[in-house]
Amino acid sequence: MNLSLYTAAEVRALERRLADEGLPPSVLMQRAGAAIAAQVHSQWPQARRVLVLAGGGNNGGDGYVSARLLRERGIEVTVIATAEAKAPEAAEAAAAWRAAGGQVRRWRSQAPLPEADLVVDALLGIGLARALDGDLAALVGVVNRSAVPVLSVDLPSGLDADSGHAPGAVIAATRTLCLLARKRGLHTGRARDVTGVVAFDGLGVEGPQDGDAARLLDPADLSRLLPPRRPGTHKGEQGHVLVLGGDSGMSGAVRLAGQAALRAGAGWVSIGSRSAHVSTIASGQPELMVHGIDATDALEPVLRRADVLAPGPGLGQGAWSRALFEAALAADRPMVIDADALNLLAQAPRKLSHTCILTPHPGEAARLLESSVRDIESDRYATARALADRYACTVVLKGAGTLVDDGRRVRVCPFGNPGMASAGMGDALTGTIAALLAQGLAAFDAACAGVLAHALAGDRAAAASPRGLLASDLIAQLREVVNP
Ligand SMILES: NC(=O)C1=CN([C@@H]2O[C@H](COP(=O)(O)OP(=O)(O)OC[C@H]3O[C@@H](n4cnc5c(N)ncnc54)[C@H](O)[C@@H]3O)[C@@H](O)[C@H]2O)[C@@H](O)CC1
Ligand SMILES: [K+]
Repeated sequence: MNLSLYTAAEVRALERRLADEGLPPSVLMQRAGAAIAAQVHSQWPQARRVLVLAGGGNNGGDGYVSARLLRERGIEVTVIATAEAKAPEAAEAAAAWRAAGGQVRRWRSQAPLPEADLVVDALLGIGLARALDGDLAALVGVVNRSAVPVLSVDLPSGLDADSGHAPGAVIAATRTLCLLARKRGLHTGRARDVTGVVAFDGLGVEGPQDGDAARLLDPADLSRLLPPRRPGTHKGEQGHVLVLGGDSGMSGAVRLAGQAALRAGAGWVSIGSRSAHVSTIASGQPELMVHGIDATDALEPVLRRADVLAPGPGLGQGAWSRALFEAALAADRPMVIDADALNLLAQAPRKLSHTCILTPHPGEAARLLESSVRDIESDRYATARALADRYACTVVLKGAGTLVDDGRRVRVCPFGNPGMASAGMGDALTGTIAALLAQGLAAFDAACAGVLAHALAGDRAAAASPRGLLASDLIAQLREVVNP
């Protein structure tokens, strides 16, 4: 399966190439209309009245073709147009709809929506040029407030195809049928709230080359990246993770990270924390080796034995925290830098090694780039790349639709659930990625496999009940997931 992701510009280049090779846009539009009609039949077999909302571009053209095909199958179809079909193929499709006896109503704001069992949203696709406003935004509001399910064509109208950001009003779809090539913007940021289920139809076209630049993560990646263990292996081969953090009163974070590292298969897991925490952490999970570190000279022998470091969980930002973090950086091991270690790094930015992984949420990313959460969320792809460039390492940008970027490639995780918006989930991710680094995966692979394993474990743990999901519930599922 081709899981590569494309920008609107890349999709347009593909369309030009196909036209040069003798496959004109009008043929693709017929296929698109047929694919939409087929989705309506398979997903809403009971729908008798369908309302098609058509914009003036080719997204609207796809809508007109589907309207005609649905009507031929006996469905009562109403078309509401928000603009005259201007693009040549769209005008042709609108004319064919009228020639077949179909009518086109113009949208008048304040007018109620006609009764329908389903709305087909063909207002705007990859041609979105600015924020939706005025009458169009009012229509989107009416659709979103109605209880009628919505099938969006290519993209929920108003969503930016490249970034997954919605600069203004945006349709909240029940299902989105992406056409021709997978769009980057469907899988991260605002998109996660508005696409509904994302389906894909390649319109019978072999997509652009299955590029390495941008791709969705897939459960099959875990089997590829985590080979079965050699029967004769020993724990030394599975690596030694050292989690550093847990300033006064914050022992929970290091313990969760350590537990996740154990369940993700590290050979040994050590914790370096305030000595006051040693007995609590050790009694909670006897497999953890816990070291009381109140001054950095106590850290030296512990650091020497570790293969991978994970500074940050509950680390704090005081003098003790800074000393631990600087000692970790100086030890020059593969490492996952998380939580307060990211805040310390933001205070003294520097280039890191390619074996390092940063795991910021949007707030930490904003501090690392001296930017705002709003800017970060307006283009998560650009943010992840800017972080990878600035810090010269692999970056995991957390949030809905987590991204992994190493400055050259980006991967997007389509799994995970809203239950994972709770304390401790980030600590579990840090431990998981550190354990995979310790088992010999390269930084980018460890980050991809760790993000995937964490999301899939979260989905297993949440099942249909995300509210109240705990990081410990997720950690309990990790073992199944990392043995694909
Ligand atoms: N060209 C092709 O080969 C194919 C195109 N397809 C469809 O065509 C779509 C792209 O078509 P277009 O390039 O015509 O673009 P769109 O149909 O997405 O939108 C372009 C139109 O929207 C207007 N517009 C942009 N932003 C607006 C805003 N904020 N408010 C109001 N109007 C706005 C533009 O002025 C233009 O008239 C794809 O998403 C897909 O649905 C598919 O049929 C597959 C094949
Ligand atoms: K649309």
